Parts: sequence; C-alpha cells; structure tokens
Amino acid sequence: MNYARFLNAVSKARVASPIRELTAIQQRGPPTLISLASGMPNTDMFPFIQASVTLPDDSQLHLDQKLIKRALQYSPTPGIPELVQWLKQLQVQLHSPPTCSLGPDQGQMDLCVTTGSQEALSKTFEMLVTPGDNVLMDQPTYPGTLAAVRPLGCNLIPVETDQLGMRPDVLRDVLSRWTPQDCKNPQSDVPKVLYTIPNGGNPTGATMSLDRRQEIYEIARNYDLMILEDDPYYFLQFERPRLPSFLSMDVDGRGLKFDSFSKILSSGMRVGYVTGPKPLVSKIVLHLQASTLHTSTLTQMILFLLLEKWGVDGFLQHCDRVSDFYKERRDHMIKSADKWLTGLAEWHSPSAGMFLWLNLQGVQDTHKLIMEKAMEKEVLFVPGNAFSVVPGEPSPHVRAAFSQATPEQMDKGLERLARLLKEESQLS
Ligand SMILES: Cc1ncc(COP(=O)(O)O)c(CNc2cc3ccccc3n(O)c2=O)c1O
Repeated sequence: MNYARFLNAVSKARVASPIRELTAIQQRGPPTLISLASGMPNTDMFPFIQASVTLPDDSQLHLDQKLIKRALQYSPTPGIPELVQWLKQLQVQLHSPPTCSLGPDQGQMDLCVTTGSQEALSKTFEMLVTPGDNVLMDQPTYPGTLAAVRPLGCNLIPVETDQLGMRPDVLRDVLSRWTPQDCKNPQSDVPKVLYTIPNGGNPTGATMSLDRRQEIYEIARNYDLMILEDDPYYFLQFERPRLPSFLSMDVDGRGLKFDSFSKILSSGMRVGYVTGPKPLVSKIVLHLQASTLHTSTLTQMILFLLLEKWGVDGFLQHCDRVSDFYKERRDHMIKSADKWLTGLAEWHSPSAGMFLWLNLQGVQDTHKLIMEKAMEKEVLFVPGNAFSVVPGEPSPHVRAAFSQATPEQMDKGLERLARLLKEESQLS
C-alpha cells in the first residue's frame, strides 16, 4: 500500500513532539534513569492517595499509593503500554489480522487507545480528507461521524444500505463514474475513503452479511480504497460466532477498525481504540500528541486492571452477557412493534446493536411529526433526516433505541407513536 496517497497535507506536516517522545523514553527507561527533562508535575502534590472500584462480584480493583501516582500522571500518547499490549492480543485472538505479518512500512497492524472511538474517527477524517475529496459513506449513518467529516469540505457520497448493510451493487454503480486505473492518477477525484458501520448499524441496526463484506473488500482492493470500519457494536452481535471483521480479511493493510468500550463497559470512561496499518496509526498518534496528548491515564489503568483480572475469556463472557441483554430488549421492542405498528410502519429485526429503524407508512418526512407532535404525546425518537448523508433530505424513518427504556416503556412509547400515526392519517 502507498499510504502517502491517503494522507492530506496537514497530516503529512505532522512531526513527533520532542517532549512526548521524551515521555516515552523516560517511561521506558530504567529506574536508575535521572530525568531533568520533562515538565511532569510532582505527584506528591496530588491530593489522591488511593482508589478502589467494586465489581459485581464484590471484588475490588485497587490503585495503591504507588499505582495511583502513575495513574494520575501523564502517559504515552498511544496508550499505557500494558493496555495497548492487551488490546493487540485481543485483536490477534479475535481477528487474526493478516496485517500482523506485514512489515512496519507495509501496513503492519498497530493500535492506539483513543478517548472514545469518536476521537479516533474525527482524527482519522482530519488525517485523510482534503477539501473537495469524494468520500463514500453508508446512507443513512451515524450523525457523530457526519459532524466530524462535513466541516472538512469534502463531498460525501451516500451509498444506500439495507438490512444487510452497505449495498455492493450501489457501491459499484457509484464508482462506475471512474475506472480502477484512476486511483493511479494523482489528479483524479476518484474516492479514496469508504466509511461503514458493519455491525448493528447506527441508525438502521443493520449487520453486513459475510458475502457483502468480502465483495466490498474486493471492490476496495480494485479501487484502492481505505475502509473505515466503525465497529462500536461488534460485541453486540446477538448471534455467535460473530461475523468476520474487515480487519480479519485485510490482506493489503487498507482498513482502520474503530472499537469502543462504550457499549460494553462504560460510555463515560471514554475509551476506544483504533487498529490499523502502522503508517496511519502513527499519524493519528501525532495528531493526538498535538491535541489531547493521551486518553486519561487513570481511566486506562482502571480498565486495564479489570481486563487483566478477567483475562480475554472473562472479558468475552462479559460481552456475551451484554449481548444477550440487548438481544432480549430487541425481542421486547419487536413484540411491541408487532402489536402496535403493524400496518402503520415497516422494519427489520436487528441482529446486533441497540436500534430499530422504523419506516413510517404515509409519512414523507418525520422531522416535524417527531419534534412537535410526538413531543405532545410525550414520546421521543430521532427523526430519520438526522442520519442522512445529504443534509436536509426528508426521511420517512425514525430511529428507536431499545438500550435504556424498560419493556413497559417501549410498549407504551410505540403505542403512543401508533396513536399519533392514526390521528395523522385521519387528518390527511
Ligand atoms: C456508529 C458509532 N460510532 C461511534 C460512536 C461513538 O462512540 P464512542 O466515542 O466510542 O463512545 C457511536 C456512538 N453513538 C451514540 C453516542 C451517543 C452519545 C450520547 C447520546 C446519544 C448517543 N447516540 O444516540 C449515539 O448513537 C456510534 O453509534
């Protein structure tokens, strides 16, 4: 892979921060190392002596006086080494990335901890996108990604999805404006980046079939596309075994995988990790060095203590429990949808994630209906136009989340929506 083709001028101009490099050297150095280099504060002045977190089995994660001093101090930008190592081993065990066997400059698998996958996504678009670029995206898609990429002045090209995720036939049709040879022409405006949410898509709940993943990867090879695999719902796949990731089939080193602990351990801890080719992950690290410096050391330490205690098997058992929890809530939501919305809306039962994508019959655009009328009925959804790649495009859809509401609240909420739809149809 020629990674220089994908970096924009800003990212090419990023160089290592000498101070951050010294932090890394100092942290790797022997205890006998005397450093008068870094401006790290003296931890003796921090008013925190110990910290403990209690787990469901009443066991404790404990940061003693020595550990908490480290946890309250600056740490390496890519993440605290023990957490980075644990996560790399997790990726190898789950995905067997072909990129592990590539050389460092050829796309060897690397990984960086980020402050939520949202930070990784925004830094990645800021690394890859130049104003005027054509960028391929799931349609509809996650508004947080649209918020990150839209201001960069690129041309977002929607690629329709259905209940099986991004449609390869539509992708081929979109790309037919160019030829595969165009990717060898630096002057061509052929797209270089494809963004997709393969599991439990936000907002559609769609999970991409294996055939489509393989077909889309081949299209990406043919047009030399980078695949941004936004995957916060990977562990919320309700069926096992989980479907293979793009990371697991990435023989070229053309993918970046964005993982998150938000849906499985804590959204407020703000810990995500991006896995991908070393040349690109290194550039993301440089961007972090010039912005957040690193994800909270304290948060990383608490997370690592938990993962070290659980081990991979224990972690995956926890993920299975979480997945089963959302599968049961999906069942409640579908049962209520069948009861109240049959004939009024259409939907597909999601096989992952926490969202149901409702197509409201006879409604041209749900925005006004939801923001005004539904509020009167005291029920809230997200109107479909919030997820459209094309700004302001009307949508007959609403996104319903089954993550927090109780089964009774889901049932009452969909009943209220049904009543609203019936009233509207009588008025029209
Ligand atoms: C596809 C996709 N990619 C990345 C992210 C970001 O995850 P993180 O940074 O690792 O926590 C998300 C999080 N999605 C949402 C977040 C959220 C936060 C407050 C309130 C509402 C929220 N709603 O509705 C969301 O969908 C996502 O769905």
